[in-house]
Amino acid sequence: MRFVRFIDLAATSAAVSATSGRRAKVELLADALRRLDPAEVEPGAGYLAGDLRQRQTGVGYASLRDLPPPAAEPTLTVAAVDAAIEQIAAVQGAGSQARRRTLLGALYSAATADEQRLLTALFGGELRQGAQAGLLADAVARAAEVPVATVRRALLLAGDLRAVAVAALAGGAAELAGFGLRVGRPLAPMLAQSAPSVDEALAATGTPAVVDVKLDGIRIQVHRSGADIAVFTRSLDEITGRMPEVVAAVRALPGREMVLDGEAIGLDDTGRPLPFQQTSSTAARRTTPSTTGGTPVAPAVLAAAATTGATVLTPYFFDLLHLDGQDLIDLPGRERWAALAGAVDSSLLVGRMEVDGPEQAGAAFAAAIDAGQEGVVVKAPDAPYDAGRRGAAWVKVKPRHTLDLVVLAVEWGSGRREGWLSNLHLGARDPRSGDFVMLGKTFKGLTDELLRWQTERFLGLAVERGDWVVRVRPEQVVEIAFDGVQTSSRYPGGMALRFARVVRYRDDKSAAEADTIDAVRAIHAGRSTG
Ligand SMILES: Nc1ncnc2c1ncn2[C@@H]1O[C@H](COP(=O)(O)OP(=O)(O)OP(=O)(O)O)[C@@H](O)[C@H]1O
Repeated sequence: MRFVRFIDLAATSAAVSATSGRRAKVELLADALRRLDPAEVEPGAGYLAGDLRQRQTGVGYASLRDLPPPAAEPTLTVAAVDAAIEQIAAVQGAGSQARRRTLLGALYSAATADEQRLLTALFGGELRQGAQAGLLADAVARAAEVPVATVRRALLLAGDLRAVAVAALAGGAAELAGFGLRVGRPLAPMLAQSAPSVDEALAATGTPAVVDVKLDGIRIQVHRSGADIAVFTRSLDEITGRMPEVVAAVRALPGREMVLDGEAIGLDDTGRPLPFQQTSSTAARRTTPSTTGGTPVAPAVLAAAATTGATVLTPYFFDLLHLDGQDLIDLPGRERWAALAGAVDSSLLVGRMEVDGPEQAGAAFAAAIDAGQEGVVVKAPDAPYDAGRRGAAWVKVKPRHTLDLVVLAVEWGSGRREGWLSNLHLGARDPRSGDFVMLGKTFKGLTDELLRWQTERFLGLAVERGDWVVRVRPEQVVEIAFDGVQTSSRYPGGMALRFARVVRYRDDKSAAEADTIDAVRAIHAGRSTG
């Protein structure tokens, strides 16, 4: 064995930061990878990606202060650094802080100034960025002489760059091909594109298609291996301890090994979905430490929830990625669904309809919205599970919210819109007082023609002509599209529209027919689709 000096990795790391071209960076990293002894690839690839193999070291910023002065000569190998960090991470129990500091002191006193800098960056997580991991994936491909796509696929499945580097450098493409999904280790979930209508979604997926209800809850990837169950989020964080209902539901299934993809959501007494905020705050309030495995926490928390009336989070699954030793991700969606339907109780399946055209798809969309759901996800039935990708095989469609609001004031435009009345102040009617409650402003969606028209119109309605804002009689109704209603302290109603844009002026409606603040509150509470 010929271990690589830690100083060489410190030099590579510094050189990569100082180089601007991506290819040059990849080349530097590939060179460093090639020189690592097989036993050092795991920690070494991690250092190059800015990551420690030991996830928890117990070393915080405070313990990195006032450490010994650097050594004059480099003597550390990558293997020695890894062994020292392993020892530090293993410290436990009484007096652990002092013991950790002693070990840390010994490591730092053996390190040169450059090496100390890299160590501190690694302990502090300063180098841990997606970009760095992306560069290293390319460098692994280069060093191992395998296609980048092969490395990336293994990475999506394994989620662990160090393991992929080890396999690629030891056995090349053949070794990487054996990289299946591993139960217990999360993989990047497949994502959806979005379309403004089901018709456009179908144009992307093709027909026939399936239309899933889109639940506005928390994405869950559930891994079960015997009695061990782990739940991961969309960003691959483990939240097992916060999802006792999900654990209980999956534990009751007959399969031994499985990886399920779905959504957890709170429901009201009638079985309709609760607003997302309620689902997410329910999960956030549960601080139960995450546990992988058969703990009795589930029934206890469930019983407590039942007696206190607290929200229960119900899982619904839409995909099955692994079942009893077989990876399913490369199978067509309809085969994965058939396997899912055979593996879980039908009450745990997301609502799905097969459609052969726009008419059926439109009906499925309307039914989902009627049931209080957020929208639908239209899926191509033959597509594989594209981990980590946002392909055209899944397309989400949400209803467009629109409201007819009243213009309360307009701001003079600047730049290209100088001289035109541009930014509209929008209000909803308060049916009790007859006043209008401001909800936001927008100049989006206004064409030049509309700007001309509205300048004349609002000067005619002006009651107060400021240099900046012109207040108007609240008479002009405008149809506004928006993405949602959020809580806001900026406006008197405590709510603001997200991404408001003008659809058209409604000359056929009077201000008395404009939408009310109650309608806006209902959308805010997630009870209506506007
Ligand atoms: N039946 C379903 N099939 C796939 N995804 C679904 C389904 N129901 C709900 N979802 C959720 O919808 C999400 C995508 O839509 P949404 O716009 O709500 O999420 P986002 O966080 O804005 O975007 P994204 O997750 O696509 O980056 C998925 O990540 C998943 O959590």
